[in-house]
Formats: sequence, structure tokens, C-alpha cells
Amino acid sequence: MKVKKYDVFVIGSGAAGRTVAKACVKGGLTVGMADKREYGGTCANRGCDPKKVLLGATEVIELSANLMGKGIKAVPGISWKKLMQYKGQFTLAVPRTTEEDLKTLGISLYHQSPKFLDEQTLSVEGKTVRADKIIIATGYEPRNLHFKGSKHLKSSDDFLSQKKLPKKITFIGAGYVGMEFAHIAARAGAKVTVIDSGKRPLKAFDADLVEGLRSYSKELGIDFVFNAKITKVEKARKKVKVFYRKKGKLESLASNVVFNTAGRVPAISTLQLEKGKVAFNENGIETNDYLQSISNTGVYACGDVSDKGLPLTPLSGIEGKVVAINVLEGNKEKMQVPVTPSVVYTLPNLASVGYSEEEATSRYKNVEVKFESVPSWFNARRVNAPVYAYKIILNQRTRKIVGAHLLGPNAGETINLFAMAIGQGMTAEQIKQTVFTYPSWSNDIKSMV
Ligand SMILES: Cc1cc2nc3c(=O)[nH]c(=O)nc-3n(C[C@H](O)[C@H](O)[C@H](O)COP(=O)(O)OP(=O)(O)OC[C@H]3O[C@@H](n4cnc5c(N)ncnc54)[C@H](O)[C@@H]3O)c2cc1C
Ligand SMILES: NC(=O)c1ccc[n+]([C@@H]2O[C@H](COP(=O)([O-])OP(=O)(O)OC[C@H]3O[C@@H](n4cnc5c(N)ncnc54)[C@H](O)[C@@H]3O)[C@@H](O)[C@H]2O)c1
Repeated sequence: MKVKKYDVFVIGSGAAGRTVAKACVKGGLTVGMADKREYGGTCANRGCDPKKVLLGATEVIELSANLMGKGIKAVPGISWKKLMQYKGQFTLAVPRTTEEDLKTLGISLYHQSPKFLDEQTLSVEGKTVRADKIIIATGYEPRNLHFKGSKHLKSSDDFLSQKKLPKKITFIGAGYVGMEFAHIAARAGAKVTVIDSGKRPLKAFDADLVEGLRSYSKELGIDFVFNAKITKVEKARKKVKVFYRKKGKLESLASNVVFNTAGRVPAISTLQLEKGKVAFNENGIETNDYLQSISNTGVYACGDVSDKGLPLTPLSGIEGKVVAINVLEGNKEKMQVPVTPSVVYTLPNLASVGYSEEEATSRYKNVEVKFESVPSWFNARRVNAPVYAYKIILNQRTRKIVGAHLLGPNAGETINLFAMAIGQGMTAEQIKQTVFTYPSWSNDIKSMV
């Protein structure tokens, strides 16, 4: 059988895969790429970007609700249909423009999941393809839940493309996706319940600030069920019923739609990795410091699907660059996971960078923890924001900031200043000496440290 040969074959067209493919083709290599879905990846098609467009409309609701009676006469309503049309202006063209961009550079495109036939050979679209280097950049996909009736659950993709907003919605999973979507849906007018097997939402975030977010979410009308073991889901006419066990008691709750937001797992199940001798674990493809497979030197992995770093868009791009350098120049660049800020786009935002209180306490002899709730500060008061809190962690000996955790309006932006401060090893005094605009959220960080 005829074999099609490339220097590099990239699986996945998200931020990670595109970065590698473009750099390699610009570096003079022949490149092929496959994606089994629409080109452009999760972030641009069905993740960060469309989510944040929907969030924009809910920001108007939050701001006006807080200023009701303080100069604002009415809280506007959301037309879900119109909002989805607006969202489409950001997403609909992504697959086409991505393909055009990649094709113009000379990259050959395939539209199916490849399967490894051996360490260097793939089968895709009925063709046999051999490449010196195969790059796995397939990202994450929703975790399958294994109770009876789980086929009735919808995914985050469905949430971001639903034409009508259901009246009653349940989210299974109070992580990033569940919490962000719960806030969007509640502000857009749905009755929302979030159910989780754990004891609190957003386990990776500071417990004190998460408690502030949980309690404000409750005021917004979002119901929570924690420590719940879901036993089955049943569909009956217009309702979907979730059955769960809590404290030994069997309970149920009915809604129009139930979304599975119970986490995401490496998208590797259709690749036949065993045939390619590519080792993997539950975090993804097992890689060395060069993001090269530990078991097949002809394979690299980057983005969410590699076992390094957090599954976030900025890191996928960075990992893509590292792989491109190592493919083009022969393992020259080690992946060093940088200081990475992260934000949950609820309103208020919950944002975090650096060490948690627990990590800092176990790492340094003396830490100073500044934790305060400050809705009385001018910036919060001027927009009548009811929630504004921070927890800043300093190494007492060096006075360097080692962790910052924020809950409040604009926290997703303000956290970037702390990312810079931690990355550059700045002390509290250096931050205080810096001149910021006034009055601004950024300027508040001087008082926080
Ligand atoms: C709802 C949601 C909201 C998010 N919001 C944010 C946010 O605000 N900020 C942030 O930083 N991150 C966010 N993320 C995470 C972010 O989307 C990912 O970290 C990022 O997209 C990862 O990029 P990637 O290139 O590694 O993978 P992806 O963008 O997932 O790209 C992987 C590509 O590989 C393809 N693929 C998968 N399997 C195969 C296969 N077998 N064969 C061929 N192709 C395959 C997929 O179709 C996809 O196009 C969000 C994720 C979700 C789901
Ligand atoms: N703003 C952002 O940067 C952003 C937004 C969305 C997603 N992401 C990325 O995507 C990743 C996945 O996010 P996610 O929200 O899907 O997952 P997650 O891991 O953040 O949360 C999943 C939640 O589901 C719960 N859960 C798991 N199994 C369950 C079950 N059987 N029953 C009930 N609850 C169950 C877990 O306890 C957890 O609270 C994140 O780690 C993040 O890296 C980032």
C-alpha cells in the first residue's frame, strides 16, 4: 500500500497543535495534521471564548442588579436567542478560517481520528501515513459517567450551543465548568442546581474564598447539593431526574436538562496508543522534560493531553512552542511550567496564582497570610459589589509574594499583576512603591500586600 510521508504529523488543531504545526512548516518541514472535529480546538470553538461572550451579557445584569435603586431603574433581561447569535459571530467562522490559515502555510489537513499502526505509522481517512515525528495534541474531553441513564446527560458543548435556555437546569460537577455555567444560566433566568460528589465546589481554590463564592451563588438563587453519590438518571417526557444518595438517604431532583460537568480527561481513547508504544496515565501522555513520550522517542505531546502543567489555554501554547523547538532543533528546550494564574469566570471572579496557604505553610518557615473581606473599599462600594475579598501570602523572611487569591469584580484581570509580581520575585514593598492609576482595581493590590 502507498504510504504518505511527512516530517511531522500533528494530531489536534487546538492552541497546542497549531503552534507546533505552524512553527514546523515555517522551519522548512513537511507537516500533516488531523482533527476529528471542527478545526480550531476547544478554547475557540466550545470553551473559553464563547463562554466569555456569554459572560459579557451577564456582567451587565450583575452590575445593574447591584446598582438597582442607586441610579439604575431596572435590571435588563437576556434574550438567550440573540445572545447565542452574537456568540456565533465569534465561533462560526473559526473552523473555516483555521483551515484556510493552515492550508495557506502548506499543511495537509485530515478530518478523522488517526490510529497508530506502529511506532511511526498512522492510519487516517483510509490512508497510511508515516512521520518522523508524531505530535499528540488532542486535548481533553468530558469524563464519561458510568451510572444508569448517563446517556441522557448533555455536555458543555451542548450548553454553549443550546438555542433555548431551559427553565430548570442541573449541573453534575461544581468545578470550573459547572460553576461558570451555573452563574451564566442563573443570571440569564434559569433555576439552577449544582450537585457534586465532593464536600465543596472548586477544590483547587482557597477554601475561605470559595465559601464566599458559594454563599453569594446561593443568594443568586443557585442551589447546591454536596457529598452526593449519583446512582442513576431517568428521562420522563420533558424532565430528566437525577437520583442520588446523601447521608444514606436516596433523593432525587428533576430538571429540564442535566449537564455533565464532572471533569475532563485526556482525549486518547481512539488513538490506539498501545500499537504506537506510547505510554499514558490518567493525566495524559507520559512525557519527559522535552515533552517527548517516555516510551516512543518519535512522539511528543503538548497541551492539555500532556501530563505536564495545568489544562489551560496559555500553557497549551507554551507547550506547543517547546515541542516545536525540540522537533526543529533536537531536544533543546525543557518544559518549565511557569507561574500560572487561573480564574473561574463566575461573577464575582475567583482567581488564584502561586501557592495556596497550605502549600506555603509547608514550604516556608514563616509565612504571613493577609486575609480580609473588603466590600467597604471604594472600588467595590462605587459599584455596590457585595463581595470583595483577598488572601495574600508572603514569605516573611524575604517579603516576597508567594501566593495571591482574589474573589471580587475584575479579579481575573487583577490576578495578572500578582502573576507578574510572583514571576519576577517582587516584594510587598516593591509593589507598594509602584504607581498605579487611581481609582482602579489594580491600585487596590497595594493595600492587599
Ligand atoms: C467550557 C470550557 C471553558 C474553558 N474556559 C477556559 C478559560 O476560560 N481559560 C482557559 O485558559 N482555559 C479554558 N478552558 C480550557 C481550554 O479550552 C484548554 O486548556 C485548551 O483548549 C487546550 O488546548 P489544546 O490545544 O491542548 O487542546 P484542544 O483545544 O482541546 O484541542 C484538541 C483538538 O484535538 C482534537 N482531537 C481530539 N481527539 C482527537 C483524535 N483522536 N483525533 C484527531 N483529533 C482529535 C479535538 O477535536 C480538538 O480540536 C475551557 C475548557 C472548557 C471545556
Ligand atoms: N476559566 C478557566 O480557566 C476554565 C474554565 C473551564 C475549564 N477549564 C479547564 O478545564 C478543566 C476541567 O474543568 P471541569 O469543570 O470540567 O472539571 P473540574 O475538575 O474543575 O471539576 C469537576 C467537578 O466534578 C465533580 N465530580 C466528578 N465526578 C462526579 C460525579 N460522579 N458526581 C458528582 N460530581 C462529580 C468533582 O468533584 C469536581 O468538583 C479544568 O481543570 C480547567 O483546567 C478552565
